[in-house]
Amino acid sequence: MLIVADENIPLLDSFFGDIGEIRRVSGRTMSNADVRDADILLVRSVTRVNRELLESSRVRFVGTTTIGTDHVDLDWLEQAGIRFSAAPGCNANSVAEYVLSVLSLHAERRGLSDWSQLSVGIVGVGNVGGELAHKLERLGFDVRLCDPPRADREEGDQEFVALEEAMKCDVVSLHTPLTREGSHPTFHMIGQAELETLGANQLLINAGRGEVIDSSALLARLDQGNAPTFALDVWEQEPRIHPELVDRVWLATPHIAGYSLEGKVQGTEMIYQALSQFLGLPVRKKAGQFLPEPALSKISFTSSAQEEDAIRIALRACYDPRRDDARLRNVMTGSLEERGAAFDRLRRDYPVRRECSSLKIQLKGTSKSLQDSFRAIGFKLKI
Ligand SMILES: NC(=O)c1ccc[n+]([C@@H]2O[C@H](COP(=O)([O-])OP(=O)(O)OC[C@H]3O[C@@H](n4cnc5c(N)ncnc54)[C@H](O)[C@@H]3O)[C@@H](O)[C@H]2O)c1
Ligand SMILES: O=C(O)[C@H](O)[C@H](O)COP(=O)(O)O
Repeated sequence: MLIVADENIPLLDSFFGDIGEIRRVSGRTMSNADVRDADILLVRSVTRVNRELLESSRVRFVGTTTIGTDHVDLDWLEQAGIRFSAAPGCNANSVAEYVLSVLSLHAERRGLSDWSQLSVGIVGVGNVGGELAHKLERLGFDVRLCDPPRADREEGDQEFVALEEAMKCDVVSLHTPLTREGSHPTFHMIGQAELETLGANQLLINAGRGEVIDSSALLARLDQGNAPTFALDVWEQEPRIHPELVDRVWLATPHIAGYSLEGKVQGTEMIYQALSQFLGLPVRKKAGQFLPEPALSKISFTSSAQEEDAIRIALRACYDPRRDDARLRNVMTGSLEERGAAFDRLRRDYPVRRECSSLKIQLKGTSKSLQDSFRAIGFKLKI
């Protein structure tokens, strides 16, 4: 059995080595010729999976080690009788931790002594938005949820607000998929009109898909007085992103919000499980067995620790988006092609980043409220 896989999927040999022969190819340039004789295709978000790629190939199963599926023509795969599997939720916690770290930086920048004073509007309350809401609510933030498709389905007892309401929060965080059809398409959902409603004290975060914000409208908004602050992890036309936008936003990162090691390995594990089920093979491997010891394993705080400082220190010890921001800004030179290649390189060579659950926090004589906050974020505690 031949498995053609994006060369940047981690642990290909460990998970798939005994299922078939693995041919590694570049996900960005993968072509019909690369996959024609394959039985199984494993991709990431950078490969367009459609008729053009797969017609007259032997492929029977396509797996994407990602949450998003907007790069895949799901209708065509179904018509062609090709089984498809994605990795829902695999890196949801990683994205939630990215947002928490951005919030802690934003609160500090605004001189707030208590970050939970910020109200947060979450747009798109699925795996990522839901995980983020859960953490923020436990941390005492005022959270407003916006998810029209879920509101239409009148699910559960959650209360949803309209986009206009969510956009009134101090921070608005976008976690929708990219959709162009249906009752609530997200393509350019945030355009000139929506951007006009945001004021100078507000922060808009996009860690969903770049095309959810109209970049031209965003650039125009940045030209006006009273512009809000922006933290963008995703961009229109990746990898050839707009350098002026990078220059003008507060935090610019190269689509790595979901790039914790745990998130990546879980993505591979979920596709391994789906493929094993498809082939009728036993599931013997688990993501946990491939996670190495973290480089930083423990931090201690004593009773002198100030709550906000302790949270900041621990969060940023795990993940500080300013490092990714600096790396992206450093490579925004040269031609469009050179910048695009550099954007992809930053993602390919991404340093190991561990989630908060990998860090044990030792607390001596600290308050109950600090302990609760650490637990809400996802740290392991040793009291
Ligand atoms: N930056 C990153 O590294 C990164 C990592 C993971 C996922 N993502 C992106 O984030 C998206 C969300 O991930 P998820 O796991 O939460 O997906 P999900 O499918 O679990 O949830 C998406 C939610 O968005 C809602 N939604 C759809 N259209 C909407 C609209 N017009 N307005 C408001 N809500 C709407 C859906 O009803 C759903 O509840 C993914 O599709 C992917 O594109 C990015
Ligand atoms: O959809 C997702 O899961 C994320 O956007 C993911 O982080 C994309 O990563 P990539 O497939 O580009 O490595």
